[in-house]
Amino acid sequence: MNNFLKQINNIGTLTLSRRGEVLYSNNLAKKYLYQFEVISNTVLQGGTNFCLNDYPSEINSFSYRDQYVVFIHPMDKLVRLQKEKASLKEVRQELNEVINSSFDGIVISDENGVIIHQNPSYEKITGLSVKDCVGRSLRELEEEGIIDNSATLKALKENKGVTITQKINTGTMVLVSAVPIRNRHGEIKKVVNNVRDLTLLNQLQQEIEQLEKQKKEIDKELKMLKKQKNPKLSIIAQSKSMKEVINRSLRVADIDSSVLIQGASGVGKEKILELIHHNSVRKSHSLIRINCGALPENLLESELFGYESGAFTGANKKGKVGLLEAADKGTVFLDEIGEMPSSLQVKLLRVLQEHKVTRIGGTKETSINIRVVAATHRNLVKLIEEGKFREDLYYRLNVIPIQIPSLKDRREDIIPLIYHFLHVINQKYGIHRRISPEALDMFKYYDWPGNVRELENFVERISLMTATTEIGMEDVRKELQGNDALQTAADKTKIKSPPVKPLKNSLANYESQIIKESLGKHDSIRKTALALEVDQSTLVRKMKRYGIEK
Ligand SMILES: Nc1ncnc2c1ncn2[C@@H]1O[C@H](COP(=O)(O)OP(=O)(O)OP(=O)(O)O)[C@@H](O)[C@H]1O
Repeated sequence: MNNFLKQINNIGTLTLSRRGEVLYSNNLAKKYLYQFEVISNTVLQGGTNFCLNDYPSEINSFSYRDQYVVFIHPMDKLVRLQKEKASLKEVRQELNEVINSSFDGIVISDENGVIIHQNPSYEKITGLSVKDCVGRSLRELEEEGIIDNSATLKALKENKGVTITQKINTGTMVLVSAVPIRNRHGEIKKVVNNVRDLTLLNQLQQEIEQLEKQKKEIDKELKMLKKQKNPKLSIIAQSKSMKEVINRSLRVADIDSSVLIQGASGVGKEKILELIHHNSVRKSHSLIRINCGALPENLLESELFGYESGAFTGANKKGKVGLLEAADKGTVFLDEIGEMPSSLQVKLLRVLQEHKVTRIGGTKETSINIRVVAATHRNLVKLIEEGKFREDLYYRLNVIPIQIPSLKDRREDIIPLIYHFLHVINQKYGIHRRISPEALDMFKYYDWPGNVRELENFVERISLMTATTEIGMEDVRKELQGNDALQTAADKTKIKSPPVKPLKNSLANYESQIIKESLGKHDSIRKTALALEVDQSTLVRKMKRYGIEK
């Protein structure tokens, strides 16, 4: 028996006499001999556990002939191993949680390129489910065309980390970074792939570019508004064409050349004149306005050029300074220039060429320094052809032409203008009118032949005629009576019929319903995308938008 026991050397072994004396002990058991009494008492009392050096140990014994054969298993090692195993399990669980909650797709494969784990984000991004991938070799996935090339295989082949773009057969483009994990001998044991949706990245990139573009435009507008300085001058310009008009006006404000502003009545020609003057070096000097169509020829002449005392009957005895002279160092606005009588056109041309003015009845020339801005709603080229306007004067005035489009050709300005006028009117009359979205809609369809002035007057009238805070469709319709064209425009908005569901919403509801139904019929996003004949990424995006979960 002792010969047999001698062969056991990985656990403590000893034999005891029936009285408890040690007859034999191997090297491991000898370690415990100083605790011999504890051991023999435990054995004699038929116990199994005792404590050695504060570590629990286990005793197994059996009696053989007149001896006890005792095996001692120190449990310290066991406990340590159990503890290590438990903490390893915990670490592994935590690691899994981290991997599974990553926004990026993560795929782990072994040293042979066989996928052993993938996180849920990977399926969301690519549409490839755990069933499609885990346990399968990446070589197979490549051969079956599920992916066009594998970052893992490349990393294994090149024995280093790699980053590639990869196309999934669902149509999604991904960016994959494969990082090898090595053992202590430097051999690759696993490859961890980090997967990002390039379609989404591209989309984000585009969104960023779009935002940057918008920011630039806003900066430009801010700059422009800052330049406008005087809040009373605030010009509403949402449309591209009106923004161009304003930019052009600001650019030429400081140049002293003549400006000819053209556009239909009420488009805002005078607004642009004010913008130019108040942004020019002449802003601290006079801005003198003359309506060439409002006065008879003689009166207009004396207003423009002035007269000496006794120049004509009824004239002021002291004589009079003409507006051109009074505007020295400032700006002269010649409104309705197309209406200027021919004789005055010649006189004006001289003033513009020689920068000198002679009063009626006088002989003395006075030098003047003026900048001329002219405006007309008429077609001057046509007037020239008809012999009603001098060509040379036209070229003198038209050094910088500015054409303001009619309101119907820049409908994007209508709503911002309404808000602007509402604000001005609310302040002016101390009221708090606002306008309902449906009522706003009605304004968009009308052509506003009287342009901004007509819109401004309409908003003022309706604000004052409406008794409630909110101006609704009914109020607009009441005010429209008698205005057939505006009424027709209002009818276009179908204000009398029950509210029509917005097409956009209806389509979205329909689309979301189809996606839900299809997801119910297929067990993965990839298959649903295939069935719906859309890209995987498109489907995932739409699911996110409609808050649908698989
Ligand atoms: N872009 C705008 N932003 C704010 N208000 C505007 C704008 N355009 C025009 N208005 C307002 O509309 C009204 C008409 O504008 P304005 O007198 O400048 O037009 P006009 O083209 O000179 O007209 P007309 O040819 O009849 O002289 C004014 O009260 C003006 O303040």
